[in-house]
Formats: sequence, C-alpha cells, structure tokens
Amino acid sequence: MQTQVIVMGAKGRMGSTISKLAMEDSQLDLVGVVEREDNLDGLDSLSCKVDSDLSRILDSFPGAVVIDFTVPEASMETVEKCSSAGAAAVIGTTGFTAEQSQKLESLAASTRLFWAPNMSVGINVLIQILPELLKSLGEKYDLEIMEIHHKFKKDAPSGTAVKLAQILAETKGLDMDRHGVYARHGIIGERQKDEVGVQTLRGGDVVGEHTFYFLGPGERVEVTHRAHSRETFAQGALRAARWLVEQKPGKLYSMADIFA
Ligand SMILES: NC(=O)C1=CN([C@@H]2O[C@H](COP(=O)(O)OP(=O)(O)OC[C@H]3O[C@@H](n4cnc5c(N)ncnc54)[C@H](O)[C@@H]3O)[C@@H](O)[C@H]2O)C=CC1
Ligand SMILES: O=C(O)C1=N[C@H](C(=O)O)C[C@H](O)C1
Repeated sequence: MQTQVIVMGAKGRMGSTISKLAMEDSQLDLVGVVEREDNLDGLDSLSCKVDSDLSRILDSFPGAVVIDFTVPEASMETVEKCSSAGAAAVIGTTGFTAEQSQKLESLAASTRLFWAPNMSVGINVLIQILPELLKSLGEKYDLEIMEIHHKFKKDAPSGTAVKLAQILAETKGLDMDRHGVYARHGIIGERQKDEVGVQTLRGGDVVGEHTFYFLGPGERVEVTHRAHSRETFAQGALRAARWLVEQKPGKLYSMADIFA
C-alpha cells in the first residue's frame, strides 16, 4: 500500500527535491503539490494535482501526508488545515517564533505531526551523542557553535544550530535565552564561563555546515557536519512521512522517535 504524499512549496529548493524523490519512490504516491498562487507556472508537468490551496487537495486525499518545507507562516497554515482534515504533516521549516512552536506542540495532541529542523542522519546522530561528549569533556570546556549556509537562507541562526545549542546548553545547566551570545563586536571583555556562542556565516551555495567547538585548556575538540546535497534532508523527510502515517496523534514527533 503506497503512502500518499502532498508536497508544499514544490518549486522551492527543498520542495522540488522532495517531489523528485517522492516520484522515484515505489512506496510513495505523489498525489498533489501546492505553491503560492503567483508561483504555479511549470508545475503542470507533474502528474498530480497542482493547487495554491492545500484544502482543495486534501478534500480529494484526506489520508495523505503533507510535507512542508516553506516559511513559518505558511507551515502554520498547513498544520491548521491538516488538523482540520485529519491529515498528517511533516514539517521541515525553521525560523518559528516561540509562540508558533508552542502552537505546533498543542496541535500535535490531536494531529499526527512531525517537525525536525534538520532531517539528515548525521545531525540527528550528533543530537544523540554530542551531549555525552560534552559531559565527558567536563565543565572546563567552553561551547561555541558556527553554522554556514547559502546566501538565500532567510533565517539565522539555522534551526539546527538553535536546536543543538538548546540541547547542549541544557547539558551544561545553561539556558540559551540567558546565556546565548549571537554576536561579538568591539571591546567585549573576557568570555564568561556560562556563555554559549552561536555564529552565522552566509554565502555562496553552501547546503548546510555546522561545527561544534568544545574549547578546553590546552586543546579543543571540533565536530563538523557538512551536508553536500539537499537529498539527505529530503530522504529524511520521506522516511518521516512513511513512518508518521502509521502513528497516532499525541506528541510533536521528531527524528529521535524514528531512530528509537
Ligand atoms: N528540516 C530540514 O532538514 C531542512 C529544513 N529546511 C528549511 O526549509 C525551509 C525552506 O527552505 P528552502 O527550500 O531552501 O526555501 P525556498 O525559498 O527555496 O522554498 C520555499 C518554497 O515555499 C513556497 N511557499 C511560500 N509560501 C507558500 C505558501 N503559502 N504556500 C505554498 N508554498 C509557499 C515558496 O514559493 C518557495 O517555493 C526553510 O525554513 C529551511 O530552513 C531546509 C533544508 C533542510
Ligand atoms: O535553509 C537551509 O538550507 C537549511 N536549513 C535548516 C536549518 O535551518 O537548520 C537545515 C539545513 O541546515 C539546511
């Protein structure tokens, strides 16, 4: 039995990659794609429904899984529509506000909902193991994070950096709302022990690079993840879609639930 998939933002860097891979996957049936009303040209070559309104496609395919890598406002609308229609949603979009993130958590109580800021295997393995590395190194090791992305990326820091900074800060007993440092400029004085620096570089066509620095006395440990192709994220999203369709509502699922 194939899993029916609807892709939001089908002309985007991620949406187009996900649509391509979905069409190549025998376990999936790409039944529809959605784009902005002013960005639909060129999609009619796809052998599926094309629309600017997700609800009209969900009317025909209420059992589908919607995959959304768009912008926060659009993704929130996607989740609301999926919740109303009883459809499942895999969200890859980043840059949500705290209020939007809380809304996703609350809708997950009654909607099959999955969100991950990074759907690559590598980053999700690092999410599992970096806290242990930090604990083993001990409190004398300062934590800093740097991320590099292509010049078209609209949000900063990356959702990956935000997520891992939160997780690693908590491992150190810190809170990014209080201890996060996102820019350093001028006579800034000595680095405080409880700082967690997150730096952002933008340029070129970098798909996604994250380096985690553990800076200690006389040495440092650096862990870098480099994504070479958006297919690594897209394959993670399609894996999540195949998995989510079999789940029940109740929590905001993440890649950790699939790895479990
Ligand atoms: N979770 C993950 O593994 C990854 C997440 N991302 C995130 O995915 C998001 C999208 O990234 P890109 O694909 O590079 O952006 P993009 O700008 O290339 O694509 C976004 C697409 O969404 C469309 N869109 C905007 N509003 C819409 C609406 N109301 N209805 C339908 N379509 C709409 C745009 O027209 C565009 O085609 C970003 O937040 C990015 O951080 C990107 C890569 C991996
Ligand atoms: O915008 C991107 O391209 C990416 N965004 C995600 C993020 O914000 O972490 C994931 C990946 O790094 C690519």
